[in-house]
Amino acid sequence: MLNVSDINLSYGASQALWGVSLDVAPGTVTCLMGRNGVGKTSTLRAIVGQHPVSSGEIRLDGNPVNAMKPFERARRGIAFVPQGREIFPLLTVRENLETGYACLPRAERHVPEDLFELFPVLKDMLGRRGGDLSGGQQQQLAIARALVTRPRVLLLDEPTEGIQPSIIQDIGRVIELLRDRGDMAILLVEQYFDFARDLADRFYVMDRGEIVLSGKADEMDEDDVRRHLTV
Ligand SMILES: Nc1ncnc2c1ncn2[C@@H]1O[C@H](COP(=O)(O)OP(=O)(O)OP(=O)(O)O)[C@@H](O)[C@H]1O
Repeated sequence: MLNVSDINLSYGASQALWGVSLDVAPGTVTCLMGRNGVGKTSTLRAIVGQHPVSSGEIRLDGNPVNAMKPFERARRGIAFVPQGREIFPLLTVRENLETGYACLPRAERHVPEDLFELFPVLKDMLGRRGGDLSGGQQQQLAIARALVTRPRVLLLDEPTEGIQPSIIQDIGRVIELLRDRGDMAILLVEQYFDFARDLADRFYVMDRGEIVLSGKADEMDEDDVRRHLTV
């Protein structure tokens, strides 16, 4: 569904991605792992269009999206849950969810029925300000906001960062449920190895802007992967 092919990306004179290629299929979780600063977030930025690639191609269902602006990619079904959540602290939970409407046609501007089955905690908090939620609740809100756009590709940037263990479990369950529906392709950037291993169908490991290891999760050599995650 999502194919990234040989992309290079630079910040000014500093090249951050070197020939990165990866594929994310529907009904699967693909984990992108690696230490701080190796280029995981830059890869996601390239996919959503927040930063241009200098070469290479990004395709959704076989169609190139390189020339599309971020909102056009969102309209085509690519949703992004950014690192640090980036919810709007002064808007209510309901208003935060409604920001996801921007890329939807008018007839589809409503919160999907099943959203509160995935995130029951948010239902009781619709009138609360985003900034008053705990970190874990904010992370759930950030994922829910992405789901409001009814994505076909969901990109998550370190959703476990700074989150308490019970909510990490809840988030893991939601990712599994979304995967098991079969029609969504999920790309999960993680440094928390155990979380990634439990969810991943495929994995890619980055180092210094390149993919250095990839494969099916059930064939992964844990020690090899861990070696690329420890400092
Ligand atoms: N806006 C920017 N301007 C200049 N350099 C940047 C910018 N964003 C990232 N970089 C650099 O690009 C490289 C890759 O960063 P990136 O954020 O993609 O890594 P990461 O693997 O996501 O790390 P982290 O786990 O810390 O988020 C790093 O050397 C970083 O310093």
